[in-house]
Amino acid sequence: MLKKGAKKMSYYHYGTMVTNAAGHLAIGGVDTLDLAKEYGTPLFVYDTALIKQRIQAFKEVFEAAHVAYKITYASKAFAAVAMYQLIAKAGIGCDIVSGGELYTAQQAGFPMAEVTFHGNNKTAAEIEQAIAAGVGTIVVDNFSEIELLDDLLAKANKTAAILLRISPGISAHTHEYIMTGQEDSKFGFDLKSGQATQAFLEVEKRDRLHLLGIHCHIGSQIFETNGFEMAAEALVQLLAQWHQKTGFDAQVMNLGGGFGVRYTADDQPLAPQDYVKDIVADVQGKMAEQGLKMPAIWIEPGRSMVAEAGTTLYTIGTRKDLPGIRNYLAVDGGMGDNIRPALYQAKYDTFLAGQPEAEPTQKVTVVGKYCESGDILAYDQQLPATQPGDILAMPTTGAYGYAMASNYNRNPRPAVVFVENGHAALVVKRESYANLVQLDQTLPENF
Ligand SMILES: Cc1ncc(COP(=O)(O)O)c(C=O)c1O
Ligand SMILES: N[C@@H](CCCC[NH3+])C(=O)O
Repeated sequence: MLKKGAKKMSYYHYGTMVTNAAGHLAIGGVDTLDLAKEYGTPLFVYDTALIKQRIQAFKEVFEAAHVAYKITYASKAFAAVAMYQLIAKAGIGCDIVSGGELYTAQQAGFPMAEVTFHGNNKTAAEIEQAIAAGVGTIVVDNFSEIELLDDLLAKANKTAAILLRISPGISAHTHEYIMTGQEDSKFGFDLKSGQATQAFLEVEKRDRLHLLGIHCHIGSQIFETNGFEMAAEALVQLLAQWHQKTGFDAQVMNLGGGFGVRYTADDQPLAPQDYVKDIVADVQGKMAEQGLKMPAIWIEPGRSMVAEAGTTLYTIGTRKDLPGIRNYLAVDGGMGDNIRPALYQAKYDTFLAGQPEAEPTQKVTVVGKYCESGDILAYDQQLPATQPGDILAMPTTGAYGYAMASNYNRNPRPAVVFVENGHAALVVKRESYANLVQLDQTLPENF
């Protein structure tokens, strides 16, 4: 049954999404039905104009506040050679969390000085790779890493600019799997127990570690600014203590990412730059109160940079109607290209790319093709009548979609296209069956 007053899909006005003259969803001036035909489905479509607009909006906030800053894209949200190149062209940095992300950024020709390296268990090989590449900043996460990094720097006869990741003991309002700032967390030096200050004193003793300042990331998909403000308060207090102890002035305060985005009509986040505006004003006030020098503010948005820019196109296949229970509508992708509903109970909306403005006439649950009952992409979708072969659009899939994709059931991972100004560019090819077996070895005879 259709909910009374159910919304037509025309409320989606992310970036350049429009209903074109043919009555189809177009993104970046390109008809999405043409994209589906040319590149196949499932297909990730990125509106690069929206990504550039987000970057510009973040920059303008800092410029208006007259604060030194650095924007680093958290590339775990979506990492690919073309993405690193787009980010480099926009003149901002990126953060990486693995040797694989670092390697991809290197392949993209990303300026290494603008890279920040995160992670709670960077391996010696990854740290050596980062030192050799000339990665700009390393965010040190724990005591073992202080030792390891110092040793590896001595071996390479180099120094490194570092930040200390602080776990401020703030529980942000978000899914517990994507909370990171609470006391009971695997990330960072705990503030409350004094580990953060202990780490500071440890680092200050070591000549090869050049401490720029502190980092904190309280979690992801956060809608309220008060969590960020509580974290800022904790960090400023900590810097005040360090200043008192040794006269240390931080050059950098990195406040992480986490700015929430709209997945469904029920989500009402602030514009991403408005979170930053509030946080910057708050830090300025608090630093002044303490009589401390204002550090540069760094942010690391991932989701807010790319989530709303990404839309997945699927082809509708089979259906199973259970009167009075549920109507299942299956598409040609699922948990292999979007694990978020299964992992975080994340909600999404869908609409027909061929008729985004059509009145809904049915309620269906959109499921994938994977061999799991939990492979449900979106519950209770209000859609017009559908036929096998219709293209279903699922917006806001640009962050942690392709990035978390898998080959489960030996389904190849989708292709990714960038669209802008009427042009489409294939930036990640669809995986082939041959790709799926390229690392496999035949069984030796003695087995
Ligand atoms: C250290 C760090 N910085 C930045 C981010 C990006 O977060 P988001 O994608 O929510 O902006 C994350 C992911 O949560 C993170 O762990
Ligand atoms: N992958 C998560 C966010 C975790 C971010 C990494 N710390 C998501 O899809 O929401």
